[in-house]
Amino acid sequence: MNDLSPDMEKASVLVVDDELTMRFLLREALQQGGFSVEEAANGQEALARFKSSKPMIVLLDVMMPVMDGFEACAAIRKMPAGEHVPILMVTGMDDIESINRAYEAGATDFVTKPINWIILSERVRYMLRASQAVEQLRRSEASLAEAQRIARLGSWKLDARRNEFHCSNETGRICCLPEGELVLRYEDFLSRVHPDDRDAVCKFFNSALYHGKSANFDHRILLPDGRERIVFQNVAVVSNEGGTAVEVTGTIQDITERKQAELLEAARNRVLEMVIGSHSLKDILAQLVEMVESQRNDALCSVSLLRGKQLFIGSARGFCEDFVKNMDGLEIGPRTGCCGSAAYFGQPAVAADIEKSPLWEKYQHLAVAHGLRSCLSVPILSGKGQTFGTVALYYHRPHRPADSDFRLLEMASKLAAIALEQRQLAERLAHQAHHDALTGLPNRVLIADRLEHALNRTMRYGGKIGLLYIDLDRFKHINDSLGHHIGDQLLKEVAERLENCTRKSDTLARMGGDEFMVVLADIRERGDAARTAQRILDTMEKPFILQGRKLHIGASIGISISPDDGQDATTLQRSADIAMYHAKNHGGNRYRYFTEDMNAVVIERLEIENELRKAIERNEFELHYQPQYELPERKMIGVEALIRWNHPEIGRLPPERFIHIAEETGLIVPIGNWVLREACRTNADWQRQGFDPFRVAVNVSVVQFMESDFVQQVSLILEETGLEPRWLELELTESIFMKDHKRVGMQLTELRNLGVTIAIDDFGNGYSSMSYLQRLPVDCLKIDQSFIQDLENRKSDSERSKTLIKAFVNLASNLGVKLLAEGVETQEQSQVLNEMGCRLGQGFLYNFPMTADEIESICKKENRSLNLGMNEQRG
Ligand SMILES: Nc1nc2c(ncn2[C@@H]2O[C@H](COP(=O)(O)O[C@H]3[C@@H](O)[C@H](n4cnc5c(=O)[nH]c(N)nc54)O[C@@H]3COP(=O)(O)O)[C@@H](O)[C@H]2O)c(=O)[nH]1
Repeated sequence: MNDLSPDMEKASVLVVDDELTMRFLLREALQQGGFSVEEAANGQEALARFKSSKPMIVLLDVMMPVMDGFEACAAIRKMPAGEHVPILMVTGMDDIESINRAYEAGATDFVTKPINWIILSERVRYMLRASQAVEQLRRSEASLAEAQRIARLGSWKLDARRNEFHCSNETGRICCLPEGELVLRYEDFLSRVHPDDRDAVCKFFNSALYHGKSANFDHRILLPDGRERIVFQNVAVVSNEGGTAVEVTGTIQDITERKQAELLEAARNRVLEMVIGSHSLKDILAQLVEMVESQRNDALCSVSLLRGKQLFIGSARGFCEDFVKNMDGLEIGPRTGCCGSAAYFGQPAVAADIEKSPLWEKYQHLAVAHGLRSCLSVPILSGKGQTFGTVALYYHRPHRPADSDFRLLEMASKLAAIALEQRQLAERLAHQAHHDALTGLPNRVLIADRLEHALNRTMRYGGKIGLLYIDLDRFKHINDSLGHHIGDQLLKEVAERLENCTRKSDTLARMGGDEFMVVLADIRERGDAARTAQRILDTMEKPFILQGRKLHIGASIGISISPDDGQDATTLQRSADIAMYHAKNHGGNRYRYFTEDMNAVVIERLEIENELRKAIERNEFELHYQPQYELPERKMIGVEALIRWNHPEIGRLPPERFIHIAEETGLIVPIGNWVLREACRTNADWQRQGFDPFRVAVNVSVVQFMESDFVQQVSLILEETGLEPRWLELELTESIFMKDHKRVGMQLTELRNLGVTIAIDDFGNGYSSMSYLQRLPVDCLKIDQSFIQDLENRKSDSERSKTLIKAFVNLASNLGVKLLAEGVETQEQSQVLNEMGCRLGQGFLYNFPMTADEIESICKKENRSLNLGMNEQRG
């Protein structure tokens, strides 16, 4: 009793016997042994008692009226709690037949009469303990089986000698083995292994069997319905004491879901890598289809792309060619199969049975003929909701798609959308990289490529190429004065007109700013290029109407022809550029063919540009000064500083040969500052020598004036040289007033505040508005030389000049500014000017520009200095 568990101490025993004495004796013996006892007089009564009091053990007599022990035993086994209850049959001695029948009826054990009363309790206790142990074992087996089911983990044992493969239930389930058949032949197990993996699996098993090697490996199981499972095998070898392998055992785990998730993740990453790696769209979509099909080996996947209202197959590797041909170009709509419908509504479309689906009305014969019985299609949508196409999954059997099918296709459609958006972006970038944003025309990159191709073709097959370099005349002026908005509009309209002058086979490009280029890919003769150029000039003749304004522009066109003017793109472009430059220099609005001698001009220009860069350092510049006089007394009132360049090899260069190059290259800024400094320094020097002070006028280029620190530079130079500001005059041309009015006005006021005076050079030569004169601080107007020269030309010119000069005299007097005539060459001119009231003059009549020393001589001659004598006396 001591080793009875607490439960067992209260254990109840059902004693079933028809003999009262026997029941009495049994009860006495068992109660003494610590059991509680219930009684029944026959089998039927026993069943009722068993049902109501659930005894822990039954002692069952064999021979009883109403229902004997065998029948009662079998009936108890069928009762809910009776399956495992220990049943001890009480039989007669040597009644072997009864003993056998008792076991067949489900008895646990038997005891023979006459009963040994002393050990009966011990026997019952032993049976209860054994039954409890069995129950525990059964429970733990059940929970192990449950754990195996949850983990999808089965176990097995291979008995090689008997060629038996013992499987746990879960192993059977994983391999889809027939229920209950848990001992099979090794070959039967192998037949479940995917044919492609069978050899490898055999190798692992053999190596375990014959070499005692444990191993882990994955392989596929092919299920009877064609699906695949991926399993993880853990094979262990059990060896005897001598180290010989006696048994191979292992576990098998269904890792299909995890593996597929891993495969899906890897495939997804592969697709994304392909997108980033700019693989072709065709390859990316094929990879996408492969990804979906690797997850559903019993289905087919297709990707279709929407163009307009039609779907075109992007990838569909597993489908029959005939099906693809028929579905390619499918018009989308509500009843045009799953894809047509999904693309039409922008929503997933399902046909669980194509034969019965209204979506497939038009095409079901086609699908069914190719064995396609169910379909799920998901639209490919861009981030902005635009439909790019569809991804579809087809099964060969009627099938309602599972949630996982939707999830898989959603993922595929998102990846496809990324790939398609990426391609759109790449196309947009490629277009932007090759086209001008304003006009939409090809840019210099694209035309260079086209020119290269055209040249390669003519190299191989012969022929001529014409290249037109077009630069608009007066565009800069319009852009600066009317603003960039008008400038942009104008360029767009110019681009349109130019497009109308070229053929489809030609390439027209905007090279930047107001420059365009045309490649005439295949011309018969040089004249063809000229004809196109003339068409362009003609089309520019018509005014452009922008915001109610009539604008006139022209074009300067340079033409080069390959192979004559260059056989490579660089030379040909350079030749056209040079020819354009010549057309512009000859007044614009014309075309020029490139000629060899044009090269010389360009080379000279390049040489000058190179030499200019070194000229300041090498001290090659010099200033000459031309006196300005008060007439008719001819009193010197100032000098104009004029730059000269003494090049050691080329000789002396007049400003007209290099100032425009200096302006174009920006070198005018350091050169202009040098002139300012030198002129101020020299004038201060003259004053220090004691001459009566006079102004030095310095020409300031527009480029230099527009520098943000120009005023500061002037102020610094005055301070540095010690010249009082009132003895410096800055000569600006009227073109300055075409620039940013506000800024020019501010700078002029700042200069005036410094004390510097301002003269307008070349006054009257064409810049329309003179209203600036009233608003801006101007001190002197220098009448343009052409008016003075015209005084002696044909009568009509002379009269016109006189009228204008008279008007300038009145204007200057009204504004209260000085008026100076420049370029006075003859006595007659001087006299006329005097008569008309123009009292200040400058020109060859009085002096040519001269060196500082020569000015000094004049000063001395004029005896301008009161202190001169004193200085000389001092010296
Ligand atoms: N930005 C700068 N421009 C400068 C500078 N120095 C000169 N220049 C400009 O170069 C242009 C040509 O100048 P230049 O060859 O020196 O000619 C000047 C005179 O020699 C010439 N002149 C003077 N009198 C007469 C004459 O009676 N007849 C005649 N045919 N020519 C004459 O005129 C030029 C002076 O012109 P202007 O400046 O308009 O007063 C010229 O545009 C210069 O401005 C410089 O340092 N910086």
